[in-house]
Amino acid sequence: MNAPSPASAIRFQSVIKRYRKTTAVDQVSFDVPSGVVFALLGDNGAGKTTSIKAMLGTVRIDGGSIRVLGCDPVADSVALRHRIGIVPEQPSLYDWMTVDETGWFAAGFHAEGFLARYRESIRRFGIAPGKRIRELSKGMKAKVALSLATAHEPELLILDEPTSGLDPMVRREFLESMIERAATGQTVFLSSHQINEVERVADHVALMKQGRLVHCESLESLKRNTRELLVNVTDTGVPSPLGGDNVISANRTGRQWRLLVRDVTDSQIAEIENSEFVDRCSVNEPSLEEIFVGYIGESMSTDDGMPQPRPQSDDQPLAPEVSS
Ligand SMILES: Nc1ncnc2c1ncn2[C@@H]1O[C@H](COP(=O)(O)OP(=O)(O)OP(=O)(O)O)[C@@H](O)[C@H]1O
Repeated sequence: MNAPSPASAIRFQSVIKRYRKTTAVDQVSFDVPSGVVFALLGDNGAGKTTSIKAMLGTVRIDGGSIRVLGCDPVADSVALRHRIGIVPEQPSLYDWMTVDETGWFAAGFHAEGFLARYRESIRRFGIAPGKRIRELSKGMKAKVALSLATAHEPELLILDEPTSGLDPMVRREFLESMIERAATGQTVFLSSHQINEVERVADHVALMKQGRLVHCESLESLKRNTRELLVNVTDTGVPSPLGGDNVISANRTGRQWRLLVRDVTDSQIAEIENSEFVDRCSVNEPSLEEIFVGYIGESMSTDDGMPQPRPQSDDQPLAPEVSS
């Protein structure tokens, strides 16, 4: 019998993983709530694959703790294998097998019903079951890998860069199927460096940079609470019109300040607009990519991994610092 799913499908607490001199995962903590699509974003080398390997128990961590579906990924790896589906960055399939033989082979490791569900998935993807794996395109192989990862109806599906190298149509198909999965209560954890495409499917997003967790939040709250302020000031010497913890990033081009801010109230915006050094202030909704560029571009790592506001100019802000 499977244990009941805990509220957190995955829990990282101060996880550290070092490879010789490289700290690939550096004090990372996050919770993946059950039943959501959770996207871990970051550039090459950010530590995404290492985090996935750690949650699968295929690398041993050097510090902290990990729970996956309430279990220890190393001690409970066999039990977890039946509750998790994995689509690795480069699926390892036997080239000489046919698509159907691949499913038949994998079915040997799983409970009854696996092969029927695998065949149904392959049929829906429109892949010929008699084709050999070596004859498949990259997109078709990815679909076979997804069919294998889901035919045992796992509670948690983990995908490492699932759309890398796929054409736009297949990428869309793949990501949309993740939303369907989450709608049935399955938890989907995926890593990606494609912020834009993840924006359409993820409920929660986490951002890593050089092993550190820069930010983690539900997409809805991130987008609701973050704003871009474009402030035209009277002179190029006028400092940032806002400072404090609410400023994610501040950049000046000529007489215009571009501020990425959080939790800023209407009265704070009115205060900026009414400043004698401000000509005009407009408020926009930034894209997820713009928000993350703000966090990554301006962030300074601190002990808790959170970014510090760091205006590019050394000038003091015009308006008083904003408290939340
Ligand atoms: N087996 C290993 N031995 C030594 N260093 C490693 C090993 N695996 C990863 N690293 C290093 O750890 C860091 C994180 O790598 P990781 O593969 O986790 O990043 P990633 O975010 O998945 O990158 P990508 O998007 O390129 O797959 C990198 O600096 C990488 O060089």
